[in-house]
Amino acid sequence: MPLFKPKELTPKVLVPETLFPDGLVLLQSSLDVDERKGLTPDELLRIIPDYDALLVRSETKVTAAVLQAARRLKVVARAGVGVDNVDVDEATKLGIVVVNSPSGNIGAAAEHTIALMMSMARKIPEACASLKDGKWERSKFVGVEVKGKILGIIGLGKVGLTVARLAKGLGMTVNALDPYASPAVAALASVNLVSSLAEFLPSVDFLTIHTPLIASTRGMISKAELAQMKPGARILNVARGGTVDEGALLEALESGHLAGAAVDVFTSEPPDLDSTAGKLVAHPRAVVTPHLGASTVEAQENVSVDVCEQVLEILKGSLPRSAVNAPLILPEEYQKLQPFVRLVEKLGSLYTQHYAAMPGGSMTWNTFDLIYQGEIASISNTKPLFAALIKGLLAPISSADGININIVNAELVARERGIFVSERHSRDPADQSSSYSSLVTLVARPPSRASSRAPASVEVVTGAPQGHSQRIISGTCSGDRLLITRLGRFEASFEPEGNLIICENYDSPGKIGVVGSILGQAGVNINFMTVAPVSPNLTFNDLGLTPDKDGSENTVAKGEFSSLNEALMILGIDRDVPLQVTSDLAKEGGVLSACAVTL
Ligand SMILES: NC(=O)c1ccc[n+]([C@@H]2O[C@H](COP(=O)([O-])OP(=O)(O)OC[C@H]3O[C@@H](n4cnc5c(N)ncnc54)[C@H](O)[C@@H]3O)[C@@H](O)[C@H]2O)c1
Ligand SMILES: O=C(O)[C@H](O)COP(=O)(O)O
Repeated sequence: MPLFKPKELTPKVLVPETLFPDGLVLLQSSLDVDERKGLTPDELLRIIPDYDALLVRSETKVTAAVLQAARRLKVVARAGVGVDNVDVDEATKLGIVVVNSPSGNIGAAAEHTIALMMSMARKIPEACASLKDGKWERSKFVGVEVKGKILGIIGLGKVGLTVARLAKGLGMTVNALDPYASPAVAALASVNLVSSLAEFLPSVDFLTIHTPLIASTRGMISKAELAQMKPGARILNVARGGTVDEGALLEALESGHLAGAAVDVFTSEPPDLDSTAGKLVAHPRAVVTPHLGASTVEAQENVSVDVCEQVLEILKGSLPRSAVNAPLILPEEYQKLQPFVRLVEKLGSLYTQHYAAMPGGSMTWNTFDLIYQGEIASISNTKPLFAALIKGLLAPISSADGININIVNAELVARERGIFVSERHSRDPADQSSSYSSLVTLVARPPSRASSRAPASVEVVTGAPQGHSQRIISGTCSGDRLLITRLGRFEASFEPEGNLIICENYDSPGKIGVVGSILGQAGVNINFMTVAPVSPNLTFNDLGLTPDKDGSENTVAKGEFSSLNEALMILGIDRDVPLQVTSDLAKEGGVLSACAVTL
């Protein structure tokens, strides 16, 4: 193994915003980290194809166009909570993982909310500016106390709940609206949950928003809602611009209906000074900050380290802890699954290459059973295996720069391609006649049955056409070593690695010599050769499935070929061979079929 990776092979990370160095140093030892602040959207589009990871905060707009322009991007990491600046749906389609730091800046955002509330209540920004202006205007800046007042919180999530606890400490009564919040958690924090805006808007002295910006929260506080608030109430937004209608808020301040507003976030950042948001910023009773909720040393250290660790995990092929668009899986489970992920991808790839190359083969058998037997069957979260199967099935027929299939987009891709997979678990020993502790079997069902959604276990067996069309591949892992143990009707034993030629032939003397000479003429060296005999009948029990009620159809091969002296010859070769070579092999007497696969 080379000591140094050539520069061009080192994964590249683009950081177009200010991220604390604590996280970046974690990346710098193994990755090429490019800090490029102040990129225009066009510049970002132009350079993104070169990068494997993109690290952003809230300023960079990671649009569908940016994601589509990316050629090798594996991860978009958001050093913070809100991912509304990332087109997560597009990333999912493209198989790009989006991660965030869901808890690194909660305390900072909650403290900033309280700081703004106190500043607004005591008119601190105006008093400060007046004093700096050389004035001494004590009677002009008489404030209100928060103790004994009612705080209304919309969104009792991580930030909202922290704000609630801090406000309770200040002696406030806290009412909250969050249809998805746990009543038990709210009760524990002494927060009264309400069920509608109308129920609490007329009574709150301070209203604070802590929801994400999503369809149901966009414009949630508009003219009608502000009108329901009691005269002299105050409002805060440290969540996202767009949850509160800026025009309606400006009007409520100008009319004197609201006593004050504290705003950290805007629909467009920075706000245009001539826009409504700009006028809001300039209003004397608005306390405003330039999106500073997460801007503390502690929070920035947290989020930077959090997302950089996740980027490292993803680039080395593991799963991150806070993926926004990938299923959650425990690291120890993922670790255990790793060899099987490789195995299942090989099963899928072998399936496509072997059966698509067989005479009469095609990709129309698009309904599969993936059967886990033995120890592997005890793992319930098999999403990485499902994803590996889809990747394996499609990679041999996708263009090199085609879709990057992974745990993020596998389900979507399978749906789009009309591939159905039913995963089955059997805790029975993997194979009674062998010592395998785990066995994974891939069974394809023929197209005539593919449209039917009847129980797969019966269909696989009784519906499979006879003879060459038994499409079954089994494999196992021993440590990191993978082994194919069954290929169609044959009991195999070969490692699914490198270039292989798979020949089905009558097991008669001289076959090896003939094959060797054809390959020799093509300048191909044979690294190893193994012969797989016809397997004894494969029963439902072998697959860990329930037999048919009458037991009459409970074998796959039914021994129909046991009278023929057939075998499978697997040759490990040193290069990919042209189609001509396998066609020449298949023309030889006694060779029934030959195909080349690369695994
Ligand atoms: N200003 C900043 O710098 C800053 C810093 C951190 C977080 N934030 C923002 O604060 C927001 C909240 O962050 P969080 O970490 O608490 O998120 P969270 O996911 O933990 O909480 C959001 C809560 O909103 C609730 N919610 C969703 N839709 C709702 C609706 N229609 N009505 C009422 N409640 C609804 C959810 O049930 C959830 O409890 C996010 O938008 C985040 O981006 C801003
Ligand atoms: O959603 C968040 O985490 C905050 O809005 C912080 O945004 P920032 O990283 O741009 O400060």
